[in-house]
Amino acid sequence: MSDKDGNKTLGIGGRSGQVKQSFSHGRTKSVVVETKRKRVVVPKPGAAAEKPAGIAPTVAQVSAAGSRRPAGITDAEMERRLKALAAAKAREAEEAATRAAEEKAREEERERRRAEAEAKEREDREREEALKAKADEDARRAEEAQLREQKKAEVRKPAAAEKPATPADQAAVEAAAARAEAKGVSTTGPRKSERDRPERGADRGAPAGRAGERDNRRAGKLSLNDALSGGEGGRQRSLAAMKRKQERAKQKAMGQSVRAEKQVRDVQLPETIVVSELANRMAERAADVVKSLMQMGMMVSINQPIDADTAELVIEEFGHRAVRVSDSDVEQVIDTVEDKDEDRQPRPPIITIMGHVDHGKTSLLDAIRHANVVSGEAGGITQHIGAYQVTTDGGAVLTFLDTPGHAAFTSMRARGANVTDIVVLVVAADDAVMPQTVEAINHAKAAKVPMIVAINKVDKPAADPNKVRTALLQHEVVVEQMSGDVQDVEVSAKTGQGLDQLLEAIALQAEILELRANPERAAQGAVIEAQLDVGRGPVATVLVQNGTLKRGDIFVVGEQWGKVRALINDKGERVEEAGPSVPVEVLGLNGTPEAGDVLNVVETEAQAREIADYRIQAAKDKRAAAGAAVTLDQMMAKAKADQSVAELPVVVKADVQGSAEAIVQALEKVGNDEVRVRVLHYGVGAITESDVGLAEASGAPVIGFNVRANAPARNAANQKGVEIRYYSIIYDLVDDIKAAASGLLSAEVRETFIGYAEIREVFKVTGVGKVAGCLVTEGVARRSAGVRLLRDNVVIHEGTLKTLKRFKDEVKEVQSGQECGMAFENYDDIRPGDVIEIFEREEVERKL
Ligand SMILES: Nc1nc2c(ncn2[C@@H]2O[C@H](COP(=O)(O)OP(=O)(O)OP(=O)(O)O)[C@@H](O)[C@H]2O)c(=O)[nH]1
Repeated sequence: MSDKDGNKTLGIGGRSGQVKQSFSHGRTKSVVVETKRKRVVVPKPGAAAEKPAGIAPTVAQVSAAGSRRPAGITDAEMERRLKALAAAKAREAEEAATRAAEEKAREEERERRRAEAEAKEREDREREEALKAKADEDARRAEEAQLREQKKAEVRKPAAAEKPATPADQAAVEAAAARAEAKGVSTTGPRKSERDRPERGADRGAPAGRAGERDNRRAGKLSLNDALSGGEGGRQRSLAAMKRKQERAKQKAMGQSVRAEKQVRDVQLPETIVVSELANRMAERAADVVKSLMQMGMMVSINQPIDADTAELVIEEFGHRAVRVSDSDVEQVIDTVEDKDEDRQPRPPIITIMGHVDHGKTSLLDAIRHANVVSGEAGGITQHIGAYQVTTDGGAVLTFLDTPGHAAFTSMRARGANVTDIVVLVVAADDAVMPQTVEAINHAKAAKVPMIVAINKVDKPAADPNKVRTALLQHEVVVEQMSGDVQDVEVSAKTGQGLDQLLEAIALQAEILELRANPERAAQGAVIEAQLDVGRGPVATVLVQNGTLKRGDIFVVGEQWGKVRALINDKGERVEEAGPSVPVEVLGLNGTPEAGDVLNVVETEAQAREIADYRIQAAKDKRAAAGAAVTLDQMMAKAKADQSVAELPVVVKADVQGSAEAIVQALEKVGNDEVRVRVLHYGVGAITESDVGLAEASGAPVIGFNVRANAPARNAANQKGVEIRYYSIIYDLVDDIKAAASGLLSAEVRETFIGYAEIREVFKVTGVGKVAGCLVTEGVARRSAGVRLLRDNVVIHEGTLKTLKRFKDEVKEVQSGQECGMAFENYDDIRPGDVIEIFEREEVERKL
């Protein structure tokens, strides 16, 4: 075969001709038409579709070809062939149109179903939203009922799922058609899990055999997924997805209602709370809370505070639990998070030395720290609580609290015991177990603090340590020497004997206790002493219990707050920070706190101020509540008590809080049922004009303990005649106040019986009234004495005599056995046979 002339296409060897074709713009083209001789051309119905359109012969071409028909074919035969060809073409076109129409119908059906599905989904979503929006209980119940309905519907799946079955079936049919058309297109494994499929079959509840249907569905789905890329397959998937979505929505709706029950929150409720904060704590929407309040008839905005009672109703309505907080919420900013075990590091033990007065506490501590404190104390009694750190020869750091020995410091000591890890009980070997020794034992036991007994003054000839050990047994303190578990050490503060053993015993005890604290957190400490220092302002001695207190820290301590201006350690040195178990003087307070107050570092000044303000208010409320007579009964009882008890009011000012408290406690003990000392006010610092003013208003003296009045106060006191007394020893102060209070005691009236007289006759005397003619039967009748008139041994009158006459003379007294005339002052109901009791009264001074 050749291609020499270029104009002719390749021939097949049969007859061929050329047809000239005309196109627009004058273009022409010659087409070679071939006819095959021996082949009957009966085009197959799909042939046209398989051939490119440009190559398919047109009718004209075919006609043209007919004019040069192959030899041996008649016209009729040719026409028949052409007709058959045309018919085949027409049939083909018709089929194509039918297919297109079917396809269109299917597309519409798909559209319709998609719209239906979307509508249903939307409906579900709206229903879900509607359910969510219902906040009240009834609505929730309705929602639950609906959910129950839905659940039931689930159970009755066949009926409920008829609708979704139709599209699925249709999908299968379409899938089959598509497979027929697009045969050979790959199929992949099932996309749905095996678990899902039976469910879907069940859903449809189709009457046909399930297995066959499943196959259909799988086949349809698979081919659709791959061949039509998101057509039928997309729908199929979206149906499943929709189902899952519905399922999720149902679960969500159920979950929501269940959550309301499950996630019941404990809502911390202070006295007042802002609506938005309340919503926060309940984890509810603020708008819902406002709505709920509106339903209660309260028009509030989210920024308004509501009282605790209302808030509690709201909390209950939302199904949560209200937890009323006794302390104000503001306190919650204080970091109370438990430390992790790995953060906690060993800390020195805090040791309190306790014992009876003069058993040698200060001397012992002094011996330990090689300093001399005893000689500097007023009256030889430890007046202030001090805290010191010592390092033993072995390198162990120990923190000692020195508690005062005076009985008046009992409460302080109790507080001391609370911060204490170990108590060293000092008992003088030459003395016995004394009341304060017992007290110390009880405090230590109550605080569950281990004790070490230091038997002191063993250098003294009269020392008998075993006596002490035996005496301690009575108080359930069994020392090691008596086969107990309480360590005991014989020491002498004077000679230093046994001190090392004592320190060893303390270190051992500390080791057993495994004391640890986290130095990395915000500091927390206890005030062991506070005072108003001239020049430095309020100063608090704080024992850091946890964390590290640093310069610049903002803190709140009791009712006071401040920012650490300076930290001074027990050696008087300025330090930058103080870690756990370190006692340190803190400067920078805005007022003097009280011993025992807890110091907490907070983040901001505002927080500190807020907490302090709250505490001041709370304390005021407490005082007011305590002072207020609530019921009439209480009021009457109070009035009665006020009438019957004489009060000695005093104003106390002291140099340190501990002393002030001690004095107040001591003074409160002075008095009895009839008289008592009333401390109008006590405080720390110099006596000021306002103290004098207060004292004047109540007629009270001002007592200064180790403090003096400033000049204006002195002037004011002089002008107003207010007495100011200064003391430096508590004993003296208490004794003086006792004496003064004794002066208030009403003198005791003692009654002495002196005689009896019997009325024999009653006369009427002009100008005098009724006069009784009597016989003194016992003792003596005295004019000045008191008399009682007894009728049948019942007192019917008590008074004095107007006249006592013997014969006609007025006499001072009449002896027993003699007759006399008596007339009562302002009383004349006297009869013969009445008895007159004669008595004298004597007033006796009393003492407290
Ligand atoms: N001989 C002897 N005397 C001692 C010893 N320890 C203390 N004293 C004396 O006992 C007296 C009281 O000692 P303090 O240390 O003041 O006793 P305290 O228990 O601290 O007393 P208060 O501070 O009042 O509670 C002082 O005169 C000491 O010299 C000791 O071991 N031996």
